[in-house]
Amino acid sequence: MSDFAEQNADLKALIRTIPDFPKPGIQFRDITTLLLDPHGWATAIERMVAAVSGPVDLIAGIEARGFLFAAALAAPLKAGVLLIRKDGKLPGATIAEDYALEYGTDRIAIHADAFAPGARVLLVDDLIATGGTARAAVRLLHKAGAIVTQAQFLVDLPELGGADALRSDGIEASALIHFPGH
Ligand SMILES: O=P(O)(O)OC[C@H]1O[C@H](OP(=O)(O)OP(=O)(O)O)[C@H](O)[C@@H]1O
Ligand SMILES: Nc1ncnc2[nH]cnc12
Repeated sequence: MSDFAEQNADLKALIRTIPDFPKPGIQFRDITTLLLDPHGWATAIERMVAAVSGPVDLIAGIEARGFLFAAALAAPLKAGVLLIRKDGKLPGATIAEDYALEYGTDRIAIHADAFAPGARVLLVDDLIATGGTARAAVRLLHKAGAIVTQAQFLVDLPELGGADALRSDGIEASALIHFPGH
């Protein structure tokens, strides 16, 4: 475990693990217990804000839990909130991106007119596992002309390789908390 991760042992202790959800063999890292803790939630957001490098115009959060982080980070960073939604939810014209799930595929979308090319976008989500969702979000943001240099997560499951894959895509990926195994 890195020194950085050890610094966040207080937050890690607020995350509950539910075995065999949503299917046998998955250790579900449940952040709802951290969200319920006023000091823990405020501390998590403060530490994520402190880890942001450089100015950003928009914080992009991935539906659904990522929305909480995008909204909370945007206010202190004086940035806007960009909702990356599951396909079919946005009312205006959209740009979409497909990505692979364990079984089948899914699609995420943003409004085509959400930002002008060259906008500096920070990607956030509650958790990165395989990285399939976050990498698709980066592809989508790039397709729309965004500059994406950094992605932040509360939780990383490092053995699933998602954060390393994002780094290989040229994104500076970081998380406050690491859970070995998955
Ligand atoms: O790195 P990956 O393997 O792609 O997995 C990570 C994604 O999985 C979870 O979302 P989920 O799809 O469960 O949606 P939810 O937030 O709506 O529950 C999590 O919030 C990430 O978005
Ligand atoms: N193990 C896990 N716990 C919580 N959310 C997840 N999303 C993907 N894998 C997860």
